[in-house]
Amino acid sequence: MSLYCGIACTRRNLWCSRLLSTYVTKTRYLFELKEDDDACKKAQQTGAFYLFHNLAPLLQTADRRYTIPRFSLLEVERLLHKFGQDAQRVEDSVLIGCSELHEAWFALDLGLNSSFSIHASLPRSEVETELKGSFTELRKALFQLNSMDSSLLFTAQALLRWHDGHQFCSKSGQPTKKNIAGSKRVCPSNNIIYYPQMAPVVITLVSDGTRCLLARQKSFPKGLYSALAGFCDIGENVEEAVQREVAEEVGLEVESMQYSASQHWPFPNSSLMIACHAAVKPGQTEIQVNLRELEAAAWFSYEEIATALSRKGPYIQQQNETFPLSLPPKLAIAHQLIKEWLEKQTGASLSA
Ligand SMILES: NC(=O)C1=CN([C@@H]2O[C@H](COP(=O)(O)OP(=O)(O)OC[C@H]3O[C@@H](n4cnc5c(N)ncnc54)[C@H](O)[C@@H]3O)[C@@H](O)[C@H]2O)C=CC1
Ligand SMILES: [Mg+2]
Repeated sequence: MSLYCGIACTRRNLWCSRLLSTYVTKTRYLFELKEDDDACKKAQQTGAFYLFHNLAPLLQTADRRYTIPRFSLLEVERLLHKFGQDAQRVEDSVLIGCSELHEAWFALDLGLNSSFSIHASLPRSEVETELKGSFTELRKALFQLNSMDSSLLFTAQALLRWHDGHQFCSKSGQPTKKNIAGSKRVCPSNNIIYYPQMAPVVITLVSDGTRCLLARQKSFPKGLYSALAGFCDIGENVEEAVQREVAEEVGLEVESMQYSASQHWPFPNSSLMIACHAAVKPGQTEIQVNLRELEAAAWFSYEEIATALSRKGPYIQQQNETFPLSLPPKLAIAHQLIKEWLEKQTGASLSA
C-alpha cells in the first residue's frame, strides 16, 4: 500500500489519493469476499472464471502469444451440464482477485479428481475442443505470458494445488471443508482452520566485486545457470538463511547482503522467493561445489552475463553439443537479480 502511495506521491498528489482509494476499496472488497460466503457466492454471479485441468490453465493462441479466456458463471454451468455435471462443482472454485470495478475473478479446475470428491474429471481433449483452447503446462507458457497474466495464473495454480493437497485434517483425518473463496479450509470435527501456505526461499546473487556467481542443478535445461536458492530452515531469519545457503552450496562466506525484491513462485510448490544481493570478501572466492545439491557453479564476468542476457530465446542448443550460458526467464526473480547486478556494474539501466 505504501508502495502505491510512494510512487504516486512523487508525481502528483491528486493522482495519489485516487490510486490509493481504488486500491483500498478493491482490497476491502476482496477481504469481504474471503470472510463472507454469501457475498462471495453473489460475486460469482457477475464474476469471471479461469479454467484449469489438472493445474494446467486453459490458454488460447493469437499472434504466437497466449491469451487467457475467461468465462461467466452461466457459461461454466452450461459447460458442466454438457459434460453431465451439475452446477455444484462451481463450489470447487477459488477466488484469485478482482478488477478495479469489483468484477471478482475465480479459478476452477475441471480435471482434479480427488479420492473423496463427488466430481469426476472432465475429459480434457473434449473440453479443449469445446472451448477452442488448450490446457497448457504453466512452465511451458512462461515465455509467452505478460507479467500480470502470469502472476494471476501463478496465484490460481498455487491455490488450486494447495486445496487439492489439503483435503483432510492432519489431526483428525476427517475431510476438511473449504470456504467459498478458498482462502481457508476448516475441519468440522475440531474447527482447526488451515490456511494456504508458501515456503520462504532465499535467492542470492553473490558477487566478488567484479564477477557474479551462478550455479546449475542437474535438472536445469542445458546451459542454464541461476542464482543460488534455498528454503529457509525453521527458526532462521533471511540473513541467516542467505549465509547458510551460500556456505552449504558453494562453500563461501557472505560478508554483506542487501535485500532486492520478492516474488511468489508456484513451482513445484508455492514459495515466497526473497531475493538478495550478497558480497564475499575480495580474495575469498574459491568455490567448493556441494555436489549433492548442485551440478556446477562458477564466477561469470560482466561480458559473459551481458552476452547471455542479450541473447534471444532461452535455450539454444549448438551443433557441437556445447551449450552457451543461458539465464532464467524474465518472469523469474533470478533474472531480475542478474539484471540489477549488471546495471550496478555500469550504473546504467537496462530496458526490460
Ligand atoms: N523464481 C526464481 O527465480 C527461482 C526459483 N527457484 C525456486 O526456489 C526453490 C528452492 O530452490 P532449491 O535450490 O531447490 O532449494 P534448496 O537448495 O533448499 O534444495 C532443495 C532441497 O531442500 C530440502 N527442503 C527443505 N525445505 C523444503 C521445502 N519446504 N520444500 C521442498 N524442499 C525442501 C529438500 O531436501 C530439497 O531437495 C525451488 O522450488 C525453485 O523452483 C530457484 C531458482 C530461481
Ligand atoms: Mg539450492
